Amino acid sequence: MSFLSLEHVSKQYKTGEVVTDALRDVSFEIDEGEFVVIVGPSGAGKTTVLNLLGGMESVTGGVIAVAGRRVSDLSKKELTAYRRHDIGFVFQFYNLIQNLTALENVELASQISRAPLDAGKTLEEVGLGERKNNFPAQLSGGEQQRVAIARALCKNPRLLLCDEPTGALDYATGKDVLRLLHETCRDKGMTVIVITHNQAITPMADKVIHIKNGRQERVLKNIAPQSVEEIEW
Ligand SMILES: Nc1ncnc2c1ncn2[C@@H]1O[C@H](COP(=O)(O)OP(=O)(O)OP(=O)(O)O)[C@@H](O)[C@H]1O
Repeated sequence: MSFLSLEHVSKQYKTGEVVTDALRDVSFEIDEGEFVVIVGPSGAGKTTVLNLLGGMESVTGGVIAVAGRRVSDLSKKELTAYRRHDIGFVFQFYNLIQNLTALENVELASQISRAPLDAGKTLEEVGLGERKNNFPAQLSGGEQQRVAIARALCKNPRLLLCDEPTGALDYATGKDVLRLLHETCRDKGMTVIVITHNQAITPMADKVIHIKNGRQERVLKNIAPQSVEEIEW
C-alpha cells in the first residue's frame, strides 16, 4: 500500500445556487519520502488538493488515505488532531506571528505537537541559528520562509504540504527555499508536496501531478530528478 492515496476524489463548492466542481475524479498515489510537485494553471484545483490532504476541507466523493489512515473518514475532532500532529504547512506568505521572535514562532508550533523536535536546533538546521531572536519584520522574505519551514518541521510531521512556497520570493531566494525543501526530503526522508504554477521546477520532483480544470491530466515519474541548481526559469 502506498503512503498516500487519492481514489476517485471529487470536491464541489456550493456558494448559494452556484456549484463549482473544483476537483473531478482525481486519483494518484505517493510513496513515503517522495518529493512531489503538483502543477497547473490558476484555478486548476491545486489548493483544493492541498486543503483536502491537510484536513482543512472534506471530500465530496472518493477516498483519501495518508499513512494508513482514511483521512476522508475522520471526524472533525480527529481532523483537528491530524492537522496538528501529522501535517506541516508552508504557505506563500509565511503566516508568522509578528510580535514573536523567530524562535518563539517555532516554539509555539512545537508546544502543541505530540512529539516535537527542538525548536532552536530546527532553526539552526534551516540556517537561521544566528537570527533566532529576530522578529519577522527584521528578516528578509527568504529568511521568514525558512522560519515557516522550521515551524512546520519542528512538529515532526508525517507530511509537509507547501502551497506556492516561493511565490513571494525573488528568483535566487526562491531557489534557496526549494533547495531547503529538497534537502529536507532527501535527508529526513520527509514526504514533501509542493504546489506551484511554475512548470520549470517539475524536473526536481520524483513525481509530477498535472492538474487542469479540476481534472488530473497526467502523473509522471522522474527517473533522474535534478537539483535546483541544474534548472533555470
Ligand atoms: N471555498 C471555495 N468556495 C467556492 N469555490 C471555491 C472555493 N475554493 C476554491 N474554489 C473554486 O475551486 C476552483 C479551484 O480552486 P483552487 O484554489 O483549488 O485552484 P488553484 O489551482 O489552487 O488556483 P491558484 O493557483 O489560482 O491558487 C476554482 O474555480 C475556485 O474558484
